[in-house]
Amino acid sequence: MHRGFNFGAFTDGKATQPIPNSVEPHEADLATFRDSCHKLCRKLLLLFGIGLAVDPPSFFTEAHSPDKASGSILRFLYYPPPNAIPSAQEVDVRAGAHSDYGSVTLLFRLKGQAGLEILTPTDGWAAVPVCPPGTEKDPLPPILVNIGDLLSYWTNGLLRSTVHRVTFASSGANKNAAGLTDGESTADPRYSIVYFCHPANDTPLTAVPSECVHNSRSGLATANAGNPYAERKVLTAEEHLKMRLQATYLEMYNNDGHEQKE
Ligand SMILES: O=C(O)CCC(=O)C(=O)O
Ligand SMILES: [Fe+2]
Repeated sequence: MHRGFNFGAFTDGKATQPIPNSVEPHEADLATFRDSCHKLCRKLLLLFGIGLAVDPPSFFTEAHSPDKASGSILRFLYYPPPNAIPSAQEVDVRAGAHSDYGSVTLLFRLKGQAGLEILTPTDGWAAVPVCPPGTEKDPLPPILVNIGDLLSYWTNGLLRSTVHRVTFASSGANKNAAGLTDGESTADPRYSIVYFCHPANDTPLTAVPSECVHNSRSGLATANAGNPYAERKVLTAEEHLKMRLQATYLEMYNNDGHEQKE
């Protein structure tokens, strides 16, 4: 239902993997963009550290050194228009329900391109407009930030990962009669860019030095209900990612490849 290209680490403005010819002229820009994304994530992680009264507040930021190997990925996504998919139905899903694996995700969308939905606490789907009320006149839409499973796990469920999906159109909250947010459409191809930020691979996911996080331990069972990947099971960031990837590939195999995960 969609195609994507993942960019891993860049060194000195060069990708450390083969990249398509068409993007080669933009290699240095991509490296700069990936760096900017990582920097922004580290700033957000500092704010989370402050907000959760972590001591030191830079606890999460320090775990995301840009100089160390990590599972961080920059992904370019293309979703074909419905008329390119003979079987596409109104309620068809362009990307299956999932939560992201890492600590924080940055999502860049284009104005007018509908589709993203979030699972609500009452198990319904709500549209996530590209331009939320008040931002319609901004030259560029805001960057959407998702909490990932790793950060949910690390904070004992205090910060919760969000389950989301991409559809053509469906009934649900915040939508007009066509099943869309006003001013948005799913008739055209859809393009998005995602930055999945992960801590350095060797980061031990030890107790977060914060009273708030410590005290939320009792709420863990409910906080992570329905999301087995956010449960406390593993030790390092790399192990956490491997566990998710393994589960995904087994699930894809069992589902005959119909479920799309990160
Ligand atoms: O394309 C989008 O809007 C969302 C993509 C996404 O959730 C993902 O790749 O994990
Ligand atoms: Fe996602």
